[in-house]
Amino acid sequence: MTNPTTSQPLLEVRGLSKRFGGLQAVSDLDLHVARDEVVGLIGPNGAGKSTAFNLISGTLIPTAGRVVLEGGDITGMAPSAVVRRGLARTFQSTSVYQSATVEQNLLRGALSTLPGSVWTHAVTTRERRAGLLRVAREVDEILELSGLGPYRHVAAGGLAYGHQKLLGVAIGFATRPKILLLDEPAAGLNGEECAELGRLLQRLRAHRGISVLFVEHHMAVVMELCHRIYVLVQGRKIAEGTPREIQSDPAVIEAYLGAPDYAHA
Ligand SMILES: Nc1ncnc2c1ncn2[C@@H]1O[C@H](COP(=O)(O)OP(=O)(O)OP(=O)(O)O)[C@@H](O)[C@H]1O
Repeated sequence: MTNPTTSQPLLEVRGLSKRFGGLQAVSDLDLHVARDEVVGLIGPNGAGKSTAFNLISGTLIPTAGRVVLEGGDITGMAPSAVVRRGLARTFQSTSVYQSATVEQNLLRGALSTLPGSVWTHAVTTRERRAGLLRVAREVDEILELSGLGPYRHVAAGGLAYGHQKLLGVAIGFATRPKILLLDEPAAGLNGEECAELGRLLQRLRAHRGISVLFVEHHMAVVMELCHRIYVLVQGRKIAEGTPREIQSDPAVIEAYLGAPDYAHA
């Protein structure tokens, strides 16, 4: 992937911590993502990666620390408010509405870009129509970009698993994010589906220059797509660097990449 155009952080996480009872799930985490940058967050099971995502996206309130998006503090904001600020996320399991069609699922994401006032008398019928028309165009564009166009009227639950995962990414993209957080987008995908996911992320970034932060166990995908990688172990960051640096870091090899259950290369 080409390098991001600027090093000005879009997302900055400072001293982020989360304690569940006696368990320190995330400990004093600092990370940043620049505009147009693709960053990976990796580590063994239970390292705190999903918890970090939940803290950043507003699903969980941190015990300590700050999350700053474009210079504005979004720590502890409700997920819907965080989405409106430009940070969207997907979940480990596919988070599509199974009985809704592909188009309806995308509309769900795209409608969140309209101000709440669009449904009230504060806006004119003409303004409301214009907003809804823009949303419909957006959905058409994403159907085209994601390659899901032929499945527009298919119930999401009827899609192959790989397509459901792509739809999850596309729903996140439909919220017009500045940064998209993807939780294990390649989990359960075969080689060709992983390649398709990579191509989709390339297209989305080329189209609108968004940043991506993703958690992934599939190392081939991580090493190919990321500009930089952070490694978490037991809630603590143990390394950060380029894919090449991470792959040859002795601490990372010992704690994760060289572990016996590591079988994702
Ligand atoms: N809501 C919760 N209540 C209590 N403990 C939790 C909660 N959520 C996560 N944990 C614990 O926090 C630790 C970090 O979990 P987390 O799911 O963030 O790890 P992870 O790196 O995403 O793991 P995986 O790769 O398996 O998804 C684990 O020990 C987990 O059991």
